Amino acid sequence: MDPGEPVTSAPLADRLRVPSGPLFFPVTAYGPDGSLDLDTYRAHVRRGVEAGAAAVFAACGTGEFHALAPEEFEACVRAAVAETAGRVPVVAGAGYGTALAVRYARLAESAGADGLLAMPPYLVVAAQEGLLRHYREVAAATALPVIVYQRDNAVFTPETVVELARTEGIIGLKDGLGDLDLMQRTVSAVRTEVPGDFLYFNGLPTAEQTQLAYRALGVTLYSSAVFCFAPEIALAFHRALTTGDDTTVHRLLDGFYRPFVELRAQGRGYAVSLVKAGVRLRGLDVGEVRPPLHEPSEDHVKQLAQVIERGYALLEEDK
Ligand SMILES: O=C([O-])C(=O)C[C@H](O)[C@@H](O)C(=O)[O-]
Repeated sequence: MDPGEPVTSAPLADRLRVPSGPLFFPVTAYGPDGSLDLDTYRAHVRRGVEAGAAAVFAACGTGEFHALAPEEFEACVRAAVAETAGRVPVVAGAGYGTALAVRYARLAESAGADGLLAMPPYLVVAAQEGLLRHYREVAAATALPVIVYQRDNAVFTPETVVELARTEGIIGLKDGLGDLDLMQRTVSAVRTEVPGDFLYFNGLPTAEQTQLAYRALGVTLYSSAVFCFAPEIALAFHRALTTGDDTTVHRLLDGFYRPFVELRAQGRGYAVSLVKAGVRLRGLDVGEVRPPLHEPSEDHVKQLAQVIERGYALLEEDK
């Protein structure tokens, strides 16, 4: 992004509705001793914004929200806000039980974030009534707009999403579940019951892989972790998708995203640790993932390097 580009204070939903580039979910950088490395984190965020990210989702799933102490979380959000300097919005993760989610929301607010991605509540599998109450209490406790993240133990009926969409401060749903029938019924129910501009995000791991299907349901927004280590590929995909260039979309899906997703399926937690390995391979030492995640095997990192190389070769073919 051009540093001279104007800063906007438009509401978050307006800034996200038709993004000019991928939604960037940066990894969190640690030094060799495992402590937070804010300088490297800032460099990672800076490179992403300069490469054309339309928003920064700091300390979310890819950013190891689960592994950060509250003060580290606040420092990351503050660093992302400073690096973006208003050019693109910063959305911060918030999670655990209601009391802690509210605390994270307030930390994010004081650090200058523009919005929140509300993670599933910690540990318990709750009924719809309790889930609804949890997200309503989080939204009521902050002035920041909230995007609710559906995955794992936070799966909503269409009726619950209708209630979420009616809740002051809740602006969207990010889906990390991948149940297309449920998603279609959800989009349809909200369209019927709460006419307006509720936002939907495809938030599956490596969301580009499923974005053609999600787009057909009316879900035009998607998150990108690939943007962390291969911004040019993620941008080319985003551009091809928004301009209807199906040839490029298919070429990138077949030659890059499918092999990447197949490699990602080789290890638990690779949706994060392989992305982090990718950032290191591309020259920025963001350190290793924190437990309980683990590093990909040497062989998998070698294969990742080949997948990245092939992906970049596809971009050359396009020229
Ligand atoms: O919270 C997160 O970091 C995500 O779930 C987003 C990721 O970007 C995911 O969609 C991906 O792997 O592309």
